Amino acid sequence: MTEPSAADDDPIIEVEDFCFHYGDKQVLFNIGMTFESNKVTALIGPSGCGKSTLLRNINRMNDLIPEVRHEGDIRIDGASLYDPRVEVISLRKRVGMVFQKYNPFPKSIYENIVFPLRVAGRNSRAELDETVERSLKGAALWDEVKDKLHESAYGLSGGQQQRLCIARAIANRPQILLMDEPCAALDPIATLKIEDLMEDLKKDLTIVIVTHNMQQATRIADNTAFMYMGRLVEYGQTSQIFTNPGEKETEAYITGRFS
Ligand SMILES: Nc1ncnc2c1ncn2[C@@H]1O[C@H](COP(=O)(O)OP(=O)(O)OP(=O)(O)O)[C@@H](O)[C@H]1O
Repeated sequence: MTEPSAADDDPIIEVEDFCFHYGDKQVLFNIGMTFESNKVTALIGPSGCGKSTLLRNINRMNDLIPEVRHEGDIRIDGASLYDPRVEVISLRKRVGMVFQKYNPFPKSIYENIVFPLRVAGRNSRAELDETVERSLKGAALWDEVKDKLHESAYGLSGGQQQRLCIARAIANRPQILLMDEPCAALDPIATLKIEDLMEDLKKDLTIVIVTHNMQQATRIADNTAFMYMGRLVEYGQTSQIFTNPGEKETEAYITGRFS
């Protein structure tokens, strides 16, 4: 097996010899990879290979699950996520997350976005207004909702609700956005809107996305990592992975011989 290559000399995220266990079950094995800033990196591989587990470790979401443990390290800008001085709440502000099933709060569009600011005690009307407009523009939703900011988020279409969740995730200006199959519940038009949006978003942040959709990976990802049974099999530029894979498992997966 060829050693999966590091993507960058000056990466924003470094995963080093990372292993992860749910109780007695080990699901990630010695993952070593880096993620380039201001790029989209796709994690692909068959169901259960550990993509979401790896993604959720980048903002320590897995800490919420009992009886998990890890070995190895993940660093952002050179600093370990597991340094005891790291506050998980501030880590999650720097590393936002969007899920497969869009999950707006049962509140207005406006309140969905300002909710984290209100929780932090920031109630200045000017700051809240600025955050709502900037985040909705960043998520390419402003023009569609600017006249109904105080209506329920549940009145939006599925694609709009997902873009609202993206707006909420970028409200704190994160450095990194983790996306776990963000288009899985959306129709093709809404999917293309989110894909266009990612192209814009990566000017300001780094995106890591889990996707089962091979066409999507080729459309949006600069780099692609293929995982299989908890291991990183191959990692490189998306064009190389899809046109000239170095490993037979990668080739079998991208040509649809197993899923
Ligand atoms: N909370 C959990 N407790 C125990 N095992 C889990 C938990 N979450 C995931 N697993 C197991 O870890 C392994 C990796 O799951 P994970 O969801 O990371 O894979 P995946 O590649 O993202 O799969 P999919 O594409 O189906 O979402 C699987 O065997 C899964 O059953």
